[in-house]
Amino acid sequence: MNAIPRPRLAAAPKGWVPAPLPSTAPARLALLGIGTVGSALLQRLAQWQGTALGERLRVVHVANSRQACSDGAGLSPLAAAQHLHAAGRPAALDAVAPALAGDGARIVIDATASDAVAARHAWWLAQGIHVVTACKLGQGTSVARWSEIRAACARGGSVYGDSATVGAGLPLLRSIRGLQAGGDRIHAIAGVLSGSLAWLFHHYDGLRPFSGFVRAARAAGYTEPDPREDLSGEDVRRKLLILARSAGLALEAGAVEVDPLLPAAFAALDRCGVDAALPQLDAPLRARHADAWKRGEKLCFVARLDCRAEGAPSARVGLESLSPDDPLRGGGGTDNRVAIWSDRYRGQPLLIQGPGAGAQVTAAALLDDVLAILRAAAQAAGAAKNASIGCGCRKT
Ligand SMILES: NC(=O)C1=CN([C@@H]2O[C@H](COP(=O)(O)OP(=O)(O)OC[C@H]3O[C@@H](n4cnc5c(N)ncnc54)[C@H](O)[C@@H]3O)[C@@H](O)[C@H]2O)C=CC1
Ligand SMILES: N[C@@H](CC=O)C(=O)O
Repeated sequence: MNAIPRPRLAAAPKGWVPAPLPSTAPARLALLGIGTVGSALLQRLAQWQGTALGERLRVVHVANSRQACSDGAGLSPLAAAQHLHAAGRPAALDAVAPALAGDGARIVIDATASDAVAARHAWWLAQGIHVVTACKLGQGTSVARWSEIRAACARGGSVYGDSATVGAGLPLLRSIRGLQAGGDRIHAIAGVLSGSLAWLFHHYDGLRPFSGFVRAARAAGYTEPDPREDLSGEDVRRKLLILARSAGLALEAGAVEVDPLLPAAFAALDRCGVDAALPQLDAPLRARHADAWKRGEKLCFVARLDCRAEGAPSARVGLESLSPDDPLRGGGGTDNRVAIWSDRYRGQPLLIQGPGAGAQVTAAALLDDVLAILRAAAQAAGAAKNASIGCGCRKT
């Protein structure tokens, strides 16, 4: 099967003017990870150069797993990767906070899949450094780490931007939080939460080998750096945990029942071994596809959280065969499709659908979170100024 070419970022339309932001000192950004998502983010930033948005954002540090480079005056987004390869020094997470020192909001953007980076989120937040992340290992692993992040935000007065962690920026977390802010309880959530698995099951025809589709999804940048994270259901487990926790449930990872697509033996393989072993998936998936097809059904990898019964909520993740009238079936490409039931959406759920993976949407979601932090900082500064003016009036 041919690999899908990675889409290039289209040029901004002629005459395009970004929405204005209130005036503050430029934010200082440290970008960790310049792979699929990080590179798209740098491209998007490069498009903004010379605009009001670009003026407000200064990339002062970039790093991959091996090298890092910093410049307090700002690195050119397009030249940053080249600069890293030519003049980078060994990457060290201890160097990130000092590199951000200066005026303006300090923001770490995590575009890695690194547990070591996720383990630092709380520390940065507690120092007043905002964290914007595409990586789910901060909020989607243990309850202890999730709680630590929340406590660190409160301690540091900082913001955790997590829009990119579920649905690659689709309005999922925002909708759940919005419903709760409006007094609703979340009753259940069900949906296709993996962009790569959605893409796989939208394209898999039961004729060509499933393993070839997995390689194509990896080449397109939809899978995790290690596609086992997707095929094992772990990535979807993390997303379901993030959704559940945003709905106020301190669900432990072990409370989610996961039915993986991968045999357990894959866990012991190295990256090359994984690729060679992928054809082991072909026969079982051909059989499951044929079985579903006979009944007019479609295979989808679904996550379900249900809080409606008495007692502990039930949470599970796995491959399901969906009938034609199932609300979770539908969409195309990398589409995620998620149904949310709450006090106001009891019978018919709120349905949210759209691309759930891909470099451009994920990078855009990260930068949306960055800009939201800037707007909040500017509003806070404005409110403080008004308060001091008001105070002065009372004194005179
Ligand atoms: N690819 C996608 O469609 C989406 C990805 N994400 C998340 O975005 C993150 C990045 O994904 P990709 O860009 O696809 O992965 P990638 O493998 O293309 O890039 C990862 C980058 O992180 C760097 N890295 C690893 N450890 C590091 C460390 N300690 N310090 C600095 N850099 C480090 C690597 O060198 C590489 O540059 C993952 O957490 C993924 O779950 C989220 C939504 C969608
Ligand atoms: N590998 C993930 C990427 C986005 O989170 C997925 O397939 O959804």
